[in-house]
Amino acid sequence: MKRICIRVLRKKGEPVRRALLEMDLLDNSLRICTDGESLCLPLVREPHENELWEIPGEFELSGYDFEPQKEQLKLEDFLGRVPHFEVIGDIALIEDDVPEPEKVAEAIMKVKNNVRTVLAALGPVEGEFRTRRFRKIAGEDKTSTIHREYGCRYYIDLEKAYFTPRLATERSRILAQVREGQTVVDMFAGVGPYSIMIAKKSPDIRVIAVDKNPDAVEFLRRNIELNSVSNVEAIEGDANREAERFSGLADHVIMNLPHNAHEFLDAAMRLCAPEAIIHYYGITPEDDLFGSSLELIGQAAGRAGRIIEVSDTRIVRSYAPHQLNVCIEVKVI
Ligand SMILES: C[S@@+](CC[C@H](N)C(=O)[O-])C[C@H]1O[C@@H](n2cnc3c(N)ncnc32)[C@H](O)[C@@H]1O
Repeated sequence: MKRICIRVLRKKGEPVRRALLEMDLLDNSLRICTDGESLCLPLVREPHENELWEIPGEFELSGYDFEPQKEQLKLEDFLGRVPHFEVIGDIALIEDDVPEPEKVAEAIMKVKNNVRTVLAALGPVEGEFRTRRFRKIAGEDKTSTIHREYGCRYYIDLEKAYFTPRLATERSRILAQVREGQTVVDMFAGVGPYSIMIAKKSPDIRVIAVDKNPDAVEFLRRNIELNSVSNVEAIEGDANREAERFSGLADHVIMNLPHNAHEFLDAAMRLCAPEAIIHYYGITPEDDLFGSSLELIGQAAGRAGRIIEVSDTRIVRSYAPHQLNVCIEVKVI
């Protein structure tokens, strides 16, 4: 099976293999091969530019025709089905209503070499700080970990602050729109996944990251250090109030508080420099994906004496039956 791979000198292969495993980039369904002096490590996808910096030593990206693994352990072999779960750092999350959670957890730990803990969510994300409670099903008793995403690392405590890996692609899409010299205000920054990834793109980008949850901001500050970025200002506070200080400065305003973002639209408008882009996230019903939200954004623009041009509307992911997580992007003139 032809696949993109990392080619590295055999004697330098092990640290590279470990790094790829941690980044969830190594394709475990294929056999690692030797080709002369080199080791070819199969990848699940093309690495992001930031991820390439995380791979130690010298290597090259190339292609190779791989053999499948002979005796690859699969969840189906243990369970007869593939349960829904996600992995954050070395923690796997399953839903609390999964049948036979202990059996599922045991199977995940056997198949996923990097998982040390399996937690079940005790309910949905809730409250002002958008946090969840968990119970441990298997492994170490912990809710904190370090998660890697597109070459950045994040300290996270899943019970203390919001984080989801499901927005990784979305974050990289916003990243592509930010240019050197611009200022970004991340109004609901959490532990910093948008802010830090954007800041890492260039030291000439200024990022102002606000969150009301003191624990999230503590993690955000640790993550700024962990990723060695010096162009993120971490601010603990209410986004409506903090926006006053940065009037007219932002070229991009990120509003990732999907249930309540509309309550912060006047502040977002105040933040906007001419031609700034607001990236507005909402949870909307499938029969009114963008219309009502666009009306609210338009009304806020009117109150601020501004005009908007819609640059993009898209579905980010499904959220609940008949409800979708959407992103609306408008240019504020
Ligand atoms: C859905 S989370 C998004 C976090 C982050 N952007 C991410 O993608 O992981 C929303 C965040 O908004 C924060 N928040 C809620 N109300 C706020 C407010 N009035 N001002 C600033 N932050 C707020 C919460 O603490 C939470 O961290």
